[in-house]
Amino acid sequence: MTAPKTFDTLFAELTAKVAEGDPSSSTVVRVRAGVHEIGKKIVEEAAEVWMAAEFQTRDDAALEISQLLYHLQVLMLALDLDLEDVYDRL
Ligand SMILES: N=c1c2ncn([C@@H]3O[C@H](COP(=O)(O)OP(=O)(O)OP(=O)(O)O)[C@@H](O)[C@H]3O)c2ncn1[C@@H]1O[C@H](COP(=O)(O)O)[C@@H](O)[C@H]1O
Repeated sequence: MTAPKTFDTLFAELTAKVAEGDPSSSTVVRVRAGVHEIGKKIVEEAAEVWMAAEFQTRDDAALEISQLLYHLQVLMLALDLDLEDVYDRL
């Protein structure tokens, strides 16, 4: 049975994909597109979180939150930030 994905295991998976530079990985494409494109995606996903929370179901909100967390990780990778850089500030 596959272990459930967590914020940390997703970040490890994405870090490895970026290190490999696999062009079939959407994450690699997003990181290569740069901070400006990633930033726009984060704003879009944040708006979708808000709309889902206010007007849709809890399940919809959970999905949008998961997508926002993913795109935040993409930005961390583009900035070469690791989990400790962020966790140190929690
Ligand atoms: N968790 C995610 C994840 N969450 C969100 N997304 C992407 O973000 C998009 C958000 O959905 P939208 O509703 O905004 O769709 P959209 O408007 O078509 O988005 P765009 O693709 O046009 O930006 C999704 O279509 C995915 O492309 C994700 N892409 C990948 N992952 C995970 O990342 C890992 C590596 O994925 P690859 O790099 O694709 O191999 C795998 O475990 C994936 O499950």
